[in-house]
Amino acid sequence: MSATDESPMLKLTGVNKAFGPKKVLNGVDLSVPRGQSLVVIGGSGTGKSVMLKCILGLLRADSGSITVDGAEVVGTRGRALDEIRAKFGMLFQGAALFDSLRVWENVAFGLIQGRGTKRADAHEIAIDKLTKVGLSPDVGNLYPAELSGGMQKRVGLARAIATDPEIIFFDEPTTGLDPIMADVINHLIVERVKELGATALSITHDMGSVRKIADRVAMIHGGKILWEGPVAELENSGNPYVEQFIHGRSEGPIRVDMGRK
Ligand SMILES: Nc1ncnc2c1ncn2[C@@H]1O[C@H](COP(=O)(O)OP(=O)(O)OP(=O)(O)O)[C@@H](O)[C@H]1O
Repeated sequence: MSATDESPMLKLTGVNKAFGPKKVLNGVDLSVPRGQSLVVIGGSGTGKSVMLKCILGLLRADSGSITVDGAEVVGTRGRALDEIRAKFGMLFQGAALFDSLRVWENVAFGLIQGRGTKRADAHEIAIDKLTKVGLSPDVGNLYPAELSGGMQKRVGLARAIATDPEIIFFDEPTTGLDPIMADVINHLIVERVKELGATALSITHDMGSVRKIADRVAMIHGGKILWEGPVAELENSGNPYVEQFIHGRSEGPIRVDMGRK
């Protein structure tokens, strides 16, 4: 391992990304210590998903540095990128399950495809992970379309932890869930991440999720991280952008696009 235990698991330095003339990320600096859970908040269209895609290597940052456990993602391709990605687990917005695969096959996908785990062994692991997210083994034989949204999120979480990843990314993990189910999912996220000792990076607008799953919070606005601190300091950040955002006020320094032409 190239990195030491004190070095951050994930570090972004001066990350820029533009689409044509539109600058979306404008020097993002962010660091997630090992074993910590950092949640990035920010309004719609502020670049949270673009930042996540740059980390995952799904989009290429124009410049800057993104290191995962000391390994540089920016400019890395092919097998070297796959090796970095093998450390990742990911819970996508809307769970993003494969409709044509049974639930257990969805959970086992990364094990069978990515790690070459034997089907029978992968099945056993998948059933164990399903139990860990509160689903009974018989759910493993169903298809995603037969499940409620909350159950699909659980399956997505089981898939995210299937390979016992060192880093887990959560993209709007509670979108589309009622507040009680959202709380259940947040609780499961905390439990499973802690059990793995994993480092977590999440993006969300759900303040309930932030308060439940974050050790630290960072706010992105104007393509930059404009505040970062422990979740306990969120209420007293002294930053007018953060205050406006967390209290959901239309008045403040964040200009709300009302969709007028
Ligand atoms: N592939 C792309 N090509 C061009 N523009 C893009 C592309 N992907 C994202 N953008 C633009 O980048 C900006 C940031 O988008 P992004 O999806 O990262 O926002 P977000 O903060 O995740 O928003 P939300 O919370 O609504 O999901 C938007 O203006 C979007 O239109």
